[in-house]
Amino acid sequence: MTAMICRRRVHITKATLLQLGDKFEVEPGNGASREGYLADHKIETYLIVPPKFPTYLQTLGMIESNLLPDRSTCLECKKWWHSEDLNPAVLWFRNRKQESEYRNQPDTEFRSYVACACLIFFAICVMQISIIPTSIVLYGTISPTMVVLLIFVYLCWLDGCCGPRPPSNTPQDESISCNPPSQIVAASRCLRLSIFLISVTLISICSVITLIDFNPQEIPDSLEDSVNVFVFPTAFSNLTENSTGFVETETIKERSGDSPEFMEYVPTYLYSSALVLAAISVFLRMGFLLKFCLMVISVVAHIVIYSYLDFFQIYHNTDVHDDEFPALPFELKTGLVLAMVVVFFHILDRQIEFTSRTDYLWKAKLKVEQEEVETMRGINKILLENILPAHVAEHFLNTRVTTELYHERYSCVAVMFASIPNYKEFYDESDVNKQGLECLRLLNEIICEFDKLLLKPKFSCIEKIKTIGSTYMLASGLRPGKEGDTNEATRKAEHIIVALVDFAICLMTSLDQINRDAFQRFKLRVGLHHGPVIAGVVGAQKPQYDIWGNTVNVASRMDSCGIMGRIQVTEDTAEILQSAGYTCECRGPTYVKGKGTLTTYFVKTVFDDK
Ligand SMILES: Nc1ncnc2c1ncn2[C@@H]1O[C@H](COP(=O)(O)OP(=O)(O)OP(=O)(O)O)[C@@H](O)[C@H]1O
Repeated sequence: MTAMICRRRVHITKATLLQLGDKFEVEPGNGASREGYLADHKIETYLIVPPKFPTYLQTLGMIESNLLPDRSTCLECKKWWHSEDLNPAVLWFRNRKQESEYRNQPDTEFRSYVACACLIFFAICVMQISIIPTSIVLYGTISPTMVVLLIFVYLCWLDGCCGPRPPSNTPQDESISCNPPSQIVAASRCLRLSIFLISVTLISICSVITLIDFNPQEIPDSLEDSVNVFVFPTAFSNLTENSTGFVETETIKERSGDSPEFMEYVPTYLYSSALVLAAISVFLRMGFLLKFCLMVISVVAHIVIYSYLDFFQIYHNTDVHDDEFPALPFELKTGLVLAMVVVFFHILDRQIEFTSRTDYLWKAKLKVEQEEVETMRGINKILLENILPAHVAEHFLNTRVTTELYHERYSCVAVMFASIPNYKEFYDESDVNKQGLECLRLLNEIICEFDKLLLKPKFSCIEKIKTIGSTYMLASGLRPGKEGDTNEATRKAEHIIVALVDFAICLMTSLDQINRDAFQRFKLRVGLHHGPVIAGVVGAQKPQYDIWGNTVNVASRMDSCGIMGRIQVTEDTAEILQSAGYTCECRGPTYVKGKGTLTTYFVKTVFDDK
């Protein structure tokens, strides 16, 4: 089995797999196809699938994505009687501020409700005009109502500006000065409420207004002799009733032929009453309690009007409509039917309001959670940017789990090692120094001062790689993307090298100041070189962004074989610095470990003579 081991995989027999149970994920090893012994003995083999451990950075991304609220649980259907946020009876938010915010939020769908109400009114009009004898009252009421409703519909749907625009200078002014009526209506709770109340009141009145207009001339001639009923509001006193209180319908039928024409008017009014309830209900975002009250008022008003009109009684007392409960009074039966319609719409309204309110609640909660996630994301980003360059941090925050090694290739990066060789002499683990703690404190101060310099905008192209003991390692030009043409590359090389040399001079100035404050004589020895490097992030725990390649090795050697207080560079780097106006003093052939003898240069600085 050992001979058969596949690269980085554990090859096991079936017997071993049975011992292991289901602790590991395996896949067929097909050992018999490669090894005769296994084939001869018919030994089944398996390969253990290596577990994939997400790295620290990938875990960070996972944590962040998990911070987002689980939408499935968020949208889980809760029952209104269990809701902690809503009053179960009236469905108002327990939090007053939330309630007022909910009520005052704009209703962009209001225009549709007005249009629906207008359509329902249109249906009532068509029904009444085609069935009920037309009169001046009918046209005199439905025409202005229709006009009013159409004006409402027009205003609610008008998206453009109306009227002359006041002069405005900026686009922002323009949006402020010109609010289309539809937006004004959608945004104003008072306007919406007024339009709703006016619309449903007019529709409700129009559906029964024609009843005041009945006169004897409209009664079929055949009934006029015996039924003295249609002189509103005269009671239907002259009707002959039998012992059960029912009109001898035979008499009516005999005199009027088949069912008299006015019999068709009654269902028309009842349907109109039901349609009024529908018109109230279509305003979905109006409070369900207000709608319920309006529906009850409308039904009661209509039934009271119907009960005062004798021709409804005649309709009821005849058997032309196949009444199954003739003993029940007309008002009660009509009331029950309309009450059922009211209950139906009320249940629907209540459910719609509950859904709308919970929807609002979830959106508000989601917003808070999203803000928290944003804050966490910001903190994560700051933390990550402290250990990785900004673009690498961005990469790990934005990409999903991947086991791929993160790496970048650059053709021109300037690398610098700046060490304090005499720090070793200063470091002492004596009691005076609290076993080296005081020395470490000073080193920390020095490194912190160096780090502060990196915040300067002119050094934004410089990336601190790490500190190795008292050596500060930096690189400039580690920005993915544009490598550009030759001219661009030369300019970039000059820019990144000059930035590092300037930074080295700043480090020396800063160390000089620390020396004065701490009465020390630390000196910086700097080595610099430029060329191609590979950058990448290594490690699952405490990941580190680092750079590798000959350029890094040479830069390190420039430091290690350099002189305290001087910046040593290679010939190539010196050429670029000289073309940029820096003075470089040739050190001559210098032995560099692992690289042989190289001609190196010292960059002239004000610290050379100190
Ligand atoms: N990414 C890096 N971070 C820190 N130091 C580096 C890095 N890459 C190279 N170096 C340093 O550059 C120097 C030159 O490396 P090179 O591989 O040429 O020599 P070496 O023989 O491996 O190292 P040494 O002789 O110093 O032990 C080494 O001292 C090494 O520590």
